[in-house]
Amino acid sequence: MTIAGSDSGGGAGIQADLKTFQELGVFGTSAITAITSQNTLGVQAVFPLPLDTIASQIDSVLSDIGADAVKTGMLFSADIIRLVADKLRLYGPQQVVVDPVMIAKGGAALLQNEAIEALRRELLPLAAVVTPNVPEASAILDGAVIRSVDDMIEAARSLHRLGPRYVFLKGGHLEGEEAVDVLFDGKEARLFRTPRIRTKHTHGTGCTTASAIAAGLAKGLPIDEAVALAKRFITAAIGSALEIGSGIGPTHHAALRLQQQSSS
Ligand SMILES: Nc1ncnc2c1ncn2[C@@H]1O[C@H](COP(=O)(O)OP(=O)(O)O)[C@@H](O)[C@H]1O
Ligand SMILES: Cc1ncc(COP(=O)(O)O)c(N)n1
Repeated sequence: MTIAGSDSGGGAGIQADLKTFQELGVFGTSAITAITSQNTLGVQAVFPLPLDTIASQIDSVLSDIGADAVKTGMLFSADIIRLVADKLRLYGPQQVVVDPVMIAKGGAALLQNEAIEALRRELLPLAAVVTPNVPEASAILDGAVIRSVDDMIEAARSLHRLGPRYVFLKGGHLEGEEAVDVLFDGKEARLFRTPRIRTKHTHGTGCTTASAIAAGLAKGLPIDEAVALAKRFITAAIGSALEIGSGIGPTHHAALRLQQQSSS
């Protein structure tokens, strides 16, 4: 299940999550927290949904269908975060992947500033995995400076103290020949490295990565295998990113499957 915002442009949010679930062979369900009018040029408008509308969708799905994993994305306000945390406590899904979405690639705010405290206190302790990018990790840690892989490991250690079982800190925003991510389990940091792909078309990379991790966990994979799968999935998707629109294009969610089909 994904609890997230709708991206009309189809590259991020609920749309990216459901495409990723489908590609990885798990059945996707959703609760929409906000509707965004969005394209490759940016976010034109954000319409948060009323709390009872969000609650009702979550109740419908979790009271009947259940979920082997729940992924949260854009939650927008402290009130929505509190509601989602209450529902997660009520239904108690085993695998909760929290993608602490804050700012769209074009700079639009997808989480209100005052909501960061609710994210820290209410949601992170419920997370099996939290998946911040570098600016999100820095914001959660009150402006911690993260400029290197060593800084990322230190930040992952601090984030782990806020309660998630695992921290997956993504390094796409750092410079360098490689895109390096850190998985921290409370004791050891494991690095996931791939060559950096030269493209500006990375709209939806965070949503897609977190959903791929959730799909892996839903299938019963251990965390390091779920993360390795997600890294393969997002690397293929970025490598075949789509030049649609005139701004930052989306990644190609079918890329890994198409590569596997053509090599078999
Ligand atoms: N140019 C790139 N080439 C290869 N991998 C990338 C690139 N940019 C991001 N990634 C990978 O995509 C995933 C999402 O990364 P990141 O950009 O850090 O997060 P977000 O999309 O949340 O801003 C991570 O696994 C990261 O390493
Ligand atoms: C509805 C919605 N949710 C999340 C993102 C972040 O996208 P990204 O994965 O590129 O950080 C977005 N642009 N829109």
